[in-house]
Amino acid sequence: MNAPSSPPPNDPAPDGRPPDLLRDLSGPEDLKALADESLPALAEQIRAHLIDKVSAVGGHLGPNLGVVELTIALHRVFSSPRDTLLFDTGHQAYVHKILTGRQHRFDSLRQPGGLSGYPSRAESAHDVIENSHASTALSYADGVAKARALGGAGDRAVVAVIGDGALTGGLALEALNNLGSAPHRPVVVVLNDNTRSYAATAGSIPAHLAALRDGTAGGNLFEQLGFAYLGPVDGHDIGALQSALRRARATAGPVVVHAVTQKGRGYPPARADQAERMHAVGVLDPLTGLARTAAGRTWTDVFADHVTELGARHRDLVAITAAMPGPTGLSRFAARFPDRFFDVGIAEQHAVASAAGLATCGAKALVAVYSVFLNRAYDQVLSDVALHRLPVTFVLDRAGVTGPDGPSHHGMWDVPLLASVPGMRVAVPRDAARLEELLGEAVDDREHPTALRFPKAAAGPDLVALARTGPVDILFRSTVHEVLIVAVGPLAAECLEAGRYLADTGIGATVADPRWVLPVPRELLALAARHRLVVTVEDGIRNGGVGAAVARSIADTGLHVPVTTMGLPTDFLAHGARADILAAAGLTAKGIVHTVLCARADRPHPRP
Ligand SMILES: Cc1ncc(C[n+]2csc(CCOP(=O)(O)OP(=O)(O)O)c2C)c(N)n1
Ligand SMILES: CC(=O)[C@@H](O)[C@H](O)COP(=O)(O)O
Ligand SMILES: [Mg+2]
Repeated sequence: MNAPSSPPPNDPAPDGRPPDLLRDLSGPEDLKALADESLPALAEQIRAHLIDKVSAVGGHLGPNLGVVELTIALHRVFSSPRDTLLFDTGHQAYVHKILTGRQHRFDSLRQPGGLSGYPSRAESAHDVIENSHASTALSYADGVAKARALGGAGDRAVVAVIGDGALTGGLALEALNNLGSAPHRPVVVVLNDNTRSYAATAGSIPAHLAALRDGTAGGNLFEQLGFAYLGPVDGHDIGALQSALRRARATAGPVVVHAVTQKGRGYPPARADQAERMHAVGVLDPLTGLARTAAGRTWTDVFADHVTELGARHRDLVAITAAMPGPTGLSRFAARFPDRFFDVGIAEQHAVASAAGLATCGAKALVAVYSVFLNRAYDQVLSDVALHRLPVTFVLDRAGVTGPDGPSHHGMWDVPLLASVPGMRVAVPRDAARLEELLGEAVDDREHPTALRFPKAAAGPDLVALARTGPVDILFRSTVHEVLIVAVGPLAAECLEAGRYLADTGIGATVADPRWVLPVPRELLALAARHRLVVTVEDGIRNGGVGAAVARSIADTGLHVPVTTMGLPTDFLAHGARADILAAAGLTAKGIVHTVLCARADRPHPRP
């Protein structure tokens, strides 16, 4: 018999080096074939792989370093995909991907056409939840368990991994309420308790978890809700984890396994990162953990500086975050005004309703949240803030195309949602100077709910206006009024380049930035009336966006000026580089010129 091409899984290589346990690991069955004694070496190799690959392309390093042993144990005790493994938020599923045969694809992580940073059904039958929004996994588990029971497949396990942060989201508590009410329906909830979201997880739930960890809890929330409780378990002890998970698998009804882990485990630079334990990183030097490229002054930086200044000027300004003080730029405000800062946990609905409560008492409440996460709190914006005409300000970071985080992270739905809210005023700054100006105007507005949006990008150079009419800035104009280009926010730079090009070719162009895009300023309509064609350009979906509002307002005023709207398709856009995705949607100077020329010639222009 020929010598095996590589040593059996558990034997050292001929030269005595530990075997490369990752190379040939094609899926959970190979993992189950490994001897327990090999598992620490496997964990070490997975950590090295994570550090090597994620430092090269960026991604969620800290969360995944914290779930290496947990994910190994999960795939050894349960049999995915026959058993269903659900990951809440999904940013901590890299180890799951490594153990399900995708370890060789990590060079393409979050790259165009490459491995998604979240579970992906197109990638693997082992993946279920693609949505990167927190606190949904327990609800999926509830649904899957019900379907299993109805379909007679009750013997297949349903396992949901949820972080301590995601557990502070209302949806998770709604699911616990349902799961715990079905003593006959087995669901395994694996609580990955690393005590952190980005920063330390806020609220009373983490305090209860701490009491459960140190044995000082007077009662057990999970048991009170109808769950068996197994824990606390050392989330880095594979043997203890396997034993607890086997007990959970054998439990007839709902059960919580409370695993205690460390975010950033095994990588000193991540452990030293006191702020966020390298929750989400860019390209790093793997040895030092230092960023390889300087990000430049981002929109978030501009907001962070100015909101802190406004906090000093307005003693009634209160800032609220949903577990993201750092990423939304509120850390400085929090440090300077701790009494006027609130981290509510991953609870956007509560953040907005609480802001409404603050505003009813005269506070100027400001909610800073990623654009796409405001989707979750739409009803609170509509029925708690706007219905009562409360002057809450929403600052929407990561608005428009974000890029590497993929379809459930692009902040492309905020304008249509906010356009449907009576009394809501929406501003889209084109540069840092306008962000400061508009943020000041929003904080000064005590009559209306207001919102500002800006992208995940470096804030470009200030674009000085030639003139201002009402809220509308004229950035460029030819002597002839033919085409009005309505520039929304940071795309003003592309619009300016397009306007100048058109003028150079003899087509009279005006480039205007409304600054306050909703309601549509009447000064913009007056400007439109003096042109023969209006083209609107925005980093958001066209359906219901700024362009749609401009077109409707023009029609409502009886003007007969054709409007062409440019923006994003109503679609889920795959992950990639922000610039590439915008270009694919035609949102470049070249794309704008092309659209104008086609519209002038009344030629259909292919839309993305
Ligand atoms: C609804 C929603 N709000 C905010 C976020 C941003 N976010 C991503 S991960 C994270 C923290 C998650 O903490 P936890 O659930 O404890 O997972 P860990 O990273 O600690 O493993 C947050 C707030 C999100 N994904 N979804
Ligand atoms: C998983 C999640 O929602 C966040 O961690 C998000 O990925 C961070 O996005 P930024 O990197 O744009 O801050
Ligand atoms: Mg956590």
